[in-house]
Amino acid sequence: MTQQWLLGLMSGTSMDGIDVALIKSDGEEVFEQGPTHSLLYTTEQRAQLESVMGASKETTEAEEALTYWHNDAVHQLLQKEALKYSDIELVGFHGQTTFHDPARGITKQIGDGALLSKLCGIPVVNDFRSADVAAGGEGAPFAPLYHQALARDLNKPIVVLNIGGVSNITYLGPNGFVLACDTGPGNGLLDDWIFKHFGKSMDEDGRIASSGKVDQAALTKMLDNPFFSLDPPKSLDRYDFSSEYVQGLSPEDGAATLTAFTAVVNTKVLSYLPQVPEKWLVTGGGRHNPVLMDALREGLKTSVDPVENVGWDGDALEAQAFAFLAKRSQLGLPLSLPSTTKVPDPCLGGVLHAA
Ligand SMILES: Nc1ncnc2c1ncn2[C@@H]1O[C@H](COP(=O)(O)OP(=O)(O)OP(=O)(O)O)[C@@H](O)[C@H]1O
Ligand SMILES: CC(=O)N[C@H]1[C@@H]2OC[C@@H](O2)[C@@H](O)[C@@H]1O[C@H](C)C(=O)O
Repeated sequence: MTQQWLLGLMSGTSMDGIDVALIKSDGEEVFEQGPTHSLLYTTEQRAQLESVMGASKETTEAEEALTYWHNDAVHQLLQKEALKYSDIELVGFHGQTTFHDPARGITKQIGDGALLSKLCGIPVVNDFRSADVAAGGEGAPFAPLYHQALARDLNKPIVVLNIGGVSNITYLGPNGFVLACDTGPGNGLLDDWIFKHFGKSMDEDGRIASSGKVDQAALTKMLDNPFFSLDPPKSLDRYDFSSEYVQGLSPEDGAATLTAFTAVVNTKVLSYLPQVPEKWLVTGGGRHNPVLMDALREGLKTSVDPVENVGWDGDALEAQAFAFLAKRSQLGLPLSLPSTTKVPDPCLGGVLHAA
Protein backbone atom coordinates (compact mmCIF):
# COMPACT_ATOMS: atom_id res chain seq x y z
CA MET A 1 0.00 0.00 0.00
CA THR A 2 1.31 3.51 -0.81
CA GLN A 3 2.06 5.60 2.25
CA GLN A 4 -0.88 7.64 3.55
CA TRP A 5 -0.78 11.43 3.80
CA LEU A 6 -0.17 13.46 6.92
CA LEU A 7 -2.50 16.47 7.02
CA GLY A 8 -1.58 19.79 8.68
CA LEU A 9 -3.99 22.57 9.65
CA MET A 10 -2.95 26.12 10.49
CA SER A 11 -5.09 29.05 11.56
CA GLY A 12 -2.38 31.67 11.95
CA THR A 13 -2.07 34.91 13.84
CA SER A 14 -3.16 36.91 10.76
CA MET A 15 -6.60 35.31 11.24
CA ASP A 16 -7.14 35.37 7.47
CA GLY A 17 -8.19 31.73 7.23
CA ILE A 18 -7.26 28.07 7.58
CA ASP A 19 -4.41 26.57 5.56
CA VAL A 20 -4.54 22.83 4.91
CA ALA A 21 -1.58 20.87 3.56
CA LEU A 22 -0.68 17.26 2.89
CA ILE A 23 2.82 15.80 3.15
CA LYS A 24 4.45 12.39 3.28
CA SER A 25 7.12 12.06 5.94
CA ASP A 26 8.54 9.76 8.60
CA GLY A 27 8.95 12.71 10.98
CA GLU A 28 12.62 13.11 9.99
CA GLU A 29 12.64 13.35 6.22
CA VAL A 30 10.05 14.96 3.95
CA PHE A 31 9.29 12.63 1.06
CA GLU A 32 6.54 14.55 -0.68
CA GLN A 33 4.71 17.87 -0.47
CA GLY A 34 1.16 17.26 -1.63
CA PRO A 35 -1.98 19.25 -2.41
CA THR A 36 -2.98 22.29 -0.35
CA HIS A 37 -6.11 24.31 0.28
CA SER A 38 -7.11 27.54 2.02
CA LEU A 39 -10.45 28.30 3.60
CA LEU A 40 -10.68 32.10 3.91
CA TYR A 41 -12.54 33.42 6.93
CA THR A 42 -15.60 35.59 6.40
CA THR A 43 -15.72 38.92 8.24
CA GLU A 44 -18.03 37.30 10.80
CA GLN A 45 -15.75 34.33 11.42
CA ARG A 46 -12.75 36.60 11.87
CA ALA A 47 -14.72 38.85 14.23
CA GLN A 48 -15.69 35.82 16.33
CA LEU A 49 -12.02 34.85 16.65
CA GLU A 50 -10.97 38.42 17.43
CA SER A 51 -13.58 38.56 20.18
CA VAL A 52 -11.85 35.74 22.09
CA MET A 53 -8.28 37.06 21.90
CA GLY A 54 -6.70 37.66 25.30
CA ALA A 55 -5.89 35.93 28.56
CA SER A 56 -9.25 35.49 30.17
CA LYS A 57 -11.91 35.22 27.46
CA GLU A 58 -14.56 32.51 27.47
CA THR A 59 -13.64 30.46 24.38
CA THR A 60 -15.93 27.40 24.44
CA GLU A 61 -18.29 28.56 21.69
CA ALA A 62 -15.53 29.92 19.43
CA GLU A 63 -13.50 26.74 19.93
CA GLU A 64 -16.36 24.53 18.80
CA ALA A 65 -17.07 26.77 15.81
CA LEU A 66 -13.38 26.85 14.86
CA THR A 67 -13.22 23.06 15.02
CA TYR A 68 -16.18 22.73 12.62
CA TRP A 69 -14.52 25.24 10.23
CA HIS A 70 -11.38 23.10 10.27
CA ASN A 71 -13.46 20.02 9.48
CA ASP A 72 -14.97 21.96 6.55
CA ALA A 73 -11.48 22.89 5.36
CA VAL A 74 -10.37 19.24 5.46
CA HIS A 75 -13.51 18.16 3.62
CA GLN A 76 -12.99 20.82 0.91
CA LEU A 77 -9.41 19.70 0.27
CA LEU A 78 -10.38 16.04 0.04
CA GLN A 79 -13.23 16.83 -2.36
CA LYS A 80 -11.04 19.04 -4.53
CA GLU A 81 -8.36 16.35 -4.78
CA ALA A 82 -10.75 13.37 -5.00
CA LEU A 83 -9.20 11.88 -1.87
CA LYS A 84 -10.90 9.89 0.91
CA TYR A 85 -10.60 10.29 4.68
CA SER A 86 -8.92 6.88 4.67
CA ASP A 87 -6.09 8.37 2.55
CA ILE A 88 -5.07 10.40 5.63
CA GLU A 89 -3.06 8.74 8.38
CA LEU A 90 -2.89 11.57 10.90
CA VAL A 91 -3.95 15.21 11.34
CA GLY A 92 -1.82 17.93 12.96
CA PHE A 93 -4.28 20.55 14.25
CA HIS A 94 -2.53 23.71 15.41
CA GLY A 95 -5.70 25.60 16.32
CA GLN A 96 -5.88 29.36 16.84
CA THR A 97 -3.56 31.08 19.29
CA THR A 98 -5.66 33.39 21.45
CA PHE A 99 -2.99 34.29 24.01
CA HIS A 100 0.72 33.74 24.37
CA ASP A 101 2.75 34.77 27.42
CA PRO A 102 5.35 32.10 28.16
CA ALA A 103 6.85 34.21 30.97
CA ARG A 104 3.58 33.61 32.83
CA GLY A 105 3.56 29.98 31.72
CA ILE A 106 0.64 30.49 29.35
CA THR A 107 0.16 29.69 25.70
CA LYS A 108 -3.37 29.08 24.56
CA GLN A 109 -4.45 27.55 21.25
CA ILE A 110 -8.14 26.88 20.87
CA GLY A 111 -9.29 23.90 18.80
CA ASP A 112 -11.02 20.74 20.05
CA GLY A 113 -8.83 17.79 18.98
CA ALA A 114 -11.24 15.13 20.26
CA LEU A 115 -14.14 16.68 18.33
CA LEU A 116 -12.13 17.01 15.11
CA SER A 117 -10.98 13.39 15.25
CA LYS A 118 -14.60 12.34 15.74
CA LEU A 119 -15.78 14.49 12.82
CA CYS A 120 -13.03 13.27 10.46
CA GLY A 121 -12.66 9.72 11.74
CA ILE A 122 -8.85 10.25 11.71
CA PRO A 123 -6.44 10.49 14.68
CA VAL A 124 -5.65 14.11 15.49
CA VAL A 125 -2.68 15.62 17.33
CA ASN A 126 -3.17 19.09 18.84
CA ASP A 127 -1.87 21.20 21.74
CA PHE A 128 1.67 21.31 20.35
CA ARG A 129 3.04 24.20 22.41
CA SER A 130 1.92 23.61 26.03
CA ALA A 131 4.53 21.02 27.02
CA ASP A 132 7.35 23.29 25.87
CA VAL A 133 6.03 26.22 27.91
CA ALA A 134 5.45 23.96 30.93
CA ALA A 135 9.11 22.87 30.65
CA GLY A 136 10.26 26.50 30.65
CA GLY A 137 10.42 27.10 26.88
CA GLU A 138 8.97 29.93 24.80
CA GLY A 139 6.38 27.64 23.16
CA ALA A 140 7.25 29.20 19.77
CA PRO A 141 8.41 29.13 17.06
CA PHE A 142 7.65 25.51 16.24
CA ALA A 143 8.17 25.35 12.48
CA PRO A 144 12.03 25.34 12.68
CA LEU A 145 12.48 21.55 12.76
CA TYR A 146 10.33 21.32 9.65
CA HIS A 147 12.35 24.06 7.94
CA GLN A 148 15.47 22.12 8.86
CA ALA A 149 14.11 18.88 7.38
CA LEU A 150 13.06 20.62 4.15
CA ALA A 151 16.38 22.42 3.78
CA ARG A 152 18.48 19.30 4.34
CA ASP A 153 20.20 19.46 0.97
CA LEU A 154 20.53 23.25 0.62
CA ASN A 155 23.81 25.12 1.06
CA LYS A 156 24.13 26.70 4.53
CA PRO A 157 24.00 29.07 6.28
CA ILE A 158 20.55 30.22 5.26
CA VAL A 159 17.57 31.80 6.99
CA VAL A 160 13.95 30.85 6.54
CA LEU A 161 11.86 33.92 7.39
CA ASN A 162 8.14 33.47 8.01
CA ILE A 163 6.11 36.66 7.75
CA GLY A 164 2.66 35.86 9.08
CA GLY A 165 0.82 37.94 11.69
CA VAL A 166 4.14 37.88 13.58
CA SER A 167 7.58 37.35 11.97
CA ASN A 168 9.89 34.51 12.91
CA ILE A 169 13.17 33.15 11.59
CA THR A 170 14.95 29.80 11.44
CA TYR A 171 18.71 30.11 10.98
CA LEU A 172 20.23 26.94 9.56
CA GLY A 173 24.00 26.71 9.83
CA PRO A 174 26.47 24.08 8.72
CA ASN A 175 26.51 20.66 10.48
CA GLY A 176 22.84 20.66 11.45
CA PHE A 177 23.00 23.82 13.57
CA VAL A 178 19.59 25.46 14.05
CA LEU A 179 18.68 28.69 15.86
CA ALA A 180 15.21 30.23 15.87
CA CYS A 181 13.15 33.07 17.27
CA ASP A 182 10.27 35.42 16.68
CA THR A 183 11.66 38.72 15.42
CA GLY A 184 8.85 41.25 15.73
CA PRO A 185 5.64 42.10 13.98
CA GLY A 186 4.79 40.57 10.63
CA ASN A 187 1.63 41.63 8.82
CA GLY A 188 -0.54 41.90 11.94
CA LEU A 189 -0.08 45.59 12.77
CA LEU A 190 -0.29 46.60 9.11
CA ASP A 191 -3.44 44.52 8.52
CA ASP A 192 -5.14 46.16 11.51
CA TRP A 193 -4.11 49.65 10.31
CA ILE A 194 -5.41 49.01 6.79
CA PHE A 195 -8.67 47.65 8.16
CA LYS A 196 -9.14 50.68 10.39
CA HIS A 197 -8.42 53.25 7.64
CA PHE A 198 -9.61 51.54 4.46
CA GLY A 199 -11.92 48.74 5.65
CA LYS A 200 -9.76 46.21 3.76
CA SER A 201 -8.13 43.07 5.14
CA MET A 202 -4.61 43.83 3.85
CA ASP A 203 -2.44 46.24 1.90
CA GLU A 204 -2.65 44.19 -1.27
CA ASP A 205 0.68 44.14 -3.12
CA GLY A 206 1.86 46.97 -0.85
CA ARG A 207 -0.02 49.53 -2.96
CA ILE A 208 -1.00 51.79 -0.05
CA ALA A 209 2.45 51.71 1.57
CA SER A 210 4.07 52.52 -1.77
CA SER A 211 2.05 55.75 -1.97
CA GLY A 212 3.20 56.83 1.53
CA LYS A 213 6.47 57.89 3.12
CA VAL A 214 8.27 56.22 6.03
CA ASP A 215 8.23 58.42 9.15
CA GLN A 216 11.72 57.91 10.59
CA ALA A 217 10.86 59.41 14.00
CA ALA A 218 7.95 57.01 14.50
CA LEU A 219 10.07 54.11 13.26
CA THR A 220 12.84 54.93 15.74
CA LYS A 221 10.32 55.02 18.61
CA MET A 222 8.86 51.66 17.61
CA LEU A 223 12.34 50.14 17.48
CA ASP A 224 13.11 51.38 20.97
CA ASN A 225 11.70 48.24 22.56
CA PRO A 226 13.59 45.88 24.89
CA PHE A 227 12.42 42.84 22.88
CA PHE A 228 14.92 43.71 20.15
CA SER A 229 17.89 43.49 22.55
CA LEU A 230 17.02 39.99 23.78
CA ASP A 231 19.09 37.09 22.50
CA PRO A 232 17.23 34.37 20.58
CA PRO A 233 15.26 32.17 21.15
CA LYS A 234 12.39 34.48 22.08
CA SER A 235 8.71 34.70 21.16
CA LEU A 236 5.83 37.13 20.89
CA ASP A 237 2.09 37.44 21.18
CA ARG A 238 0.44 39.03 18.11
CA TYR A 239 -0.61 41.96 20.30
CA ASP A 240 2.78 42.65 21.93
CA PHE A 241 3.32 45.64 19.61
CA SER A 242 0.92 48.46 18.91
CA SER A 243 0.66 51.15 16.27
CA GLU A 244 0.46 53.99 18.82
CA TYR A 245 3.51 55.78 17.34
CA VAL A 246 1.98 56.03 13.86
CA GLN A 247 -1.41 57.29 15.12
CA GLY A 248 -0.88 60.89 13.97
CA LEU A 249 0.32 59.92 10.47
CA SER A 250 -1.72 59.84 7.28
CA PRO A 251 -3.10 56.37 6.48
CA GLU A 252 -0.56 56.00 3.64
CA ASP A 253 2.45 57.14 5.71
CA GLY A 254 1.30 54.90 8.57
CA ALA A 255 1.18 51.93 6.16
CA ALA A 256 4.64 52.78 4.79
CA THR A 257 6.07 53.10 8.32
CA LEU A 258 4.52 49.85 9.61
CA THR A 259 5.79 48.01 6.52
CA ALA A 260 9.27 49.43 7.13
CA PHE A 261 9.02 48.37 10.80
CA THR A 262 8.48 44.74 9.80
CA ALA A 263 11.43 44.90 7.39
CA VAL A 264 13.79 46.54 9.89
CA VAL A 265 13.04 44.13 12.77
CA ASN A 266 14.07 41.31 10.48
CA THR A 267 17.30 42.98 9.37
CA LYS A 268 18.18 43.77 13.01
CA VAL A 269 18.21 40.08 13.86
CA LEU A 270 21.35 39.65 11.72
CA SER A 271 23.53 40.76 14.63
CA TYR A 272 22.35 37.74 16.68
CA LEU A 273 23.25 35.12 14.07
CA PRO A 274 26.53 33.17 14.23
CA GLN A 275 27.32 33.77 10.53
CA VAL A 276 25.93 36.01 7.81
CA PRO A 277 23.45 33.86 5.87
CA GLU A 278 24.04 33.33 2.16
CA LYS A 279 20.39 33.49 1.39
CA TRP A 280 17.05 34.44 2.97
CA LEU A 281 14.03 32.37 1.97
CA VAL A 282 10.73 34.05 2.78
CA THR A 283 7.54 32.16 3.56
CA GLY A 284 4.11 33.33 4.79
CA GLY A 285 1.79 35.97 3.36
CA GLY A 286 4.30 38.79 3.74
CA ARG A 287 6.31 37.48 0.79
CA HIS A 288 3.45 38.60 -1.47
CA ASN A 289 4.10 42.23 -0.46
CA PRO A 290 6.69 43.70 -2.87
CA VAL A 291 7.27 46.83 -0.76
CA LEU A 292 8.21 44.63 2.19
CA MET A 293 10.37 42.32 0.07
CA ASP A 294 12.26 45.28 -1.46
CA ALA A 295 12.84 46.78 1.98
CA LEU A 296 14.21 43.43 3.19
CA ARG A 297 16.57 43.20 0.19
CA GLU A 298 17.78 46.72 0.82
CA GLY A 299 18.34 46.10 4.54
CA LEU A 300 19.90 42.63 4.30
CA LYS A 301 22.01 43.30 1.20
CA THR A 302 21.84 39.67 0.18
CA SER A 303 19.55 37.40 -1.79
CA VAL A 304 16.00 37.49 -0.40
CA ASP A 305 13.59 35.24 -2.29
CA PRO A 306 10.22 33.64 -1.74
CA VAL A 307 10.58 29.97 -0.73
CA GLU A 308 9.15 29.04 -4.14
CA ASN A 309 12.68 29.76 -5.36
CA VAL A 310 13.72 26.38 -3.87
CA GLY A 311 10.47 24.61 -4.76
CA TRP A 312 8.53 25.02 -1.50
CA ASP A 313 5.03 26.46 -1.10
CA GLY A 314 5.05 29.59 1.08
CA ASP A 315 1.27 29.61 1.54
CA ALA A 316 1.31 26.09 2.96
CA LEU A 317 4.64 25.72 4.76
CA GLU A 318 3.40 26.35 8.31
CA ALA A 319 0.43 23.97 7.81
CA GLN A 320 2.85 21.37 6.46
CA ALA A 321 5.01 21.92 9.55
CA PHE A 322 2.19 20.85 11.85
CA ALA A 323 1.60 17.69 9.79
CA PHE A 324 5.31 16.91 10.25
CA LEU A 325 5.18 17.72 13.98
CA ALA A 326 2.09 15.52 14.43
CA LYS A 327 4.10 12.59 13.07
CA ARG A 328 7.03 13.43 15.35
CA SER A 329 4.64 13.65 18.30
CA GLN A 330 3.20 10.23 17.48
CA LEU A 331 6.71 8.77 17.23
CA GLY A 332 7.89 10.34 20.50
CA LEU A 333 10.43 12.63 18.78
CA PRO A 334 11.16 16.15 20.12
CA LEU A 335 9.20 19.06 18.64
CA SER A 336 11.43 21.81 20.07
CA LEU A 337 15.05 22.26 21.13
CA PRO A 338 16.94 24.58 23.47
CA SER A 339 18.08 26.51 20.38
CA THR A 340 14.56 26.91 18.93
CA THR A 341 12.45 27.75 21.99
CA LYS A 342 14.94 28.02 24.87
CA VAL A 343 13.40 24.91 26.43
CA PRO A 344 16.06 23.41 28.76
CA ASP A 345 16.10 20.02 26.97
CA PRO A 346 14.71 18.71 23.66
CA CYS A 347 11.00 18.59 24.31
CA LEU A 348 8.24 16.17 23.27
CA GLY A 349 4.76 17.56 22.83
CA GLY A 350 1.32 17.32 21.30
CA VAL A 351 -1.75 15.44 22.49
CA LEU A 352 -3.05 12.51 20.43
CA HIS A 353 -6.79 12.00 20.04
CA ALA A 354 -7.54 8.55 18.63
CA ALA A 355 -10.38 8.42 16.08
N1 LIG B 1 -0.90 40.07 -2.14
C1 LIG B 1 -0.57 40.44 -0.89
N2 LIG B 1 -0.09 41.67 -0.66
C2 LIG B 1 0.24 42.08 0.58
N3 LIG B 1 0.10 41.32 1.67
C3 LIG B 1 -0.36 40.06 1.52
C4 LIG B 1 -0.72 39.56 0.23
N4 LIG B 1 -1.17 38.29 0.40
C5 LIG B 1 -1.09 38.02 1.73
N5 LIG B 1 -0.61 39.09 2.40
C6 LIG B 1 -0.43 39.22 3.86
O1 LIG B 1 -0.24 37.95 4.44
C7 LIG B 1 -1.14 37.76 5.53
C8 LIG B 1 -1.44 36.30 5.70
O2 LIG B 1 -0.22 35.66 5.98
P1 LIG B 1 -0.16 34.18 6.51
O3 LIG B 1 -1.22 33.38 5.84
O4 LIG B 1 1.24 33.74 6.39
O5 LIG B 1 -0.53 34.40 8.02
P2 LIG B 1 -0.71 33.37 9.17
O6 LIG B 1 -1.01 32.01 8.60
O7 LIG B 1 -1.67 33.97 10.07
O8 LIG B 1 0.73 33.30 9.78
P3 LIG B 1 1.41 32.98 11.20
O9 LIG B 1 0.70 31.92 11.91
O10 LIG B 1 2.78 32.54 10.76
O11 LIG B 1 1.41 34.25 11.92
C9 LIG B 1 -2.34 38.62 5.18
O12 LIG B 1 -3.05 38.96 6.34
C10 LIG B 1 -1.65 39.82 4.50
O13 LIG B 1 -1.21 40.75 5.45
C1 LIG C 1 2.22 31.41 19.82
C2 LIG C 1 2.05 31.37 18.33
O1 LIG C 1 1.03 30.93 17.83
N1 LIG C 1 3.06 31.84 17.61
C3 LIG C 1 3.06 31.85 16.14
C4 LIG C 1 2.99 33.30 15.66
O2 LIG C 1 2.96 33.36 14.24
C5 LIG C 1 4.32 33.47 13.77
C6 LIG C 1 5.14 33.41 15.02
O3 LIG C 1 4.21 33.94 15.99
C7 LIG C 1 5.49 31.96 15.45
O4 LIG C 1 6.14 32.03 16.68
C8 LIG C 1 4.24 31.08 15.64
O5 LIG C 1 3.84 30.38 14.49
C9 LIG C 1 4.71 29.65 13.67
C10 LIG C 1 3.92 28.89 12.68
C11 LIG C 1 5.66 28.71 14.44
O6 LIG C 1 5.35 28.25 15.53
O7 LIG C 1 6.72 28.41 13.89
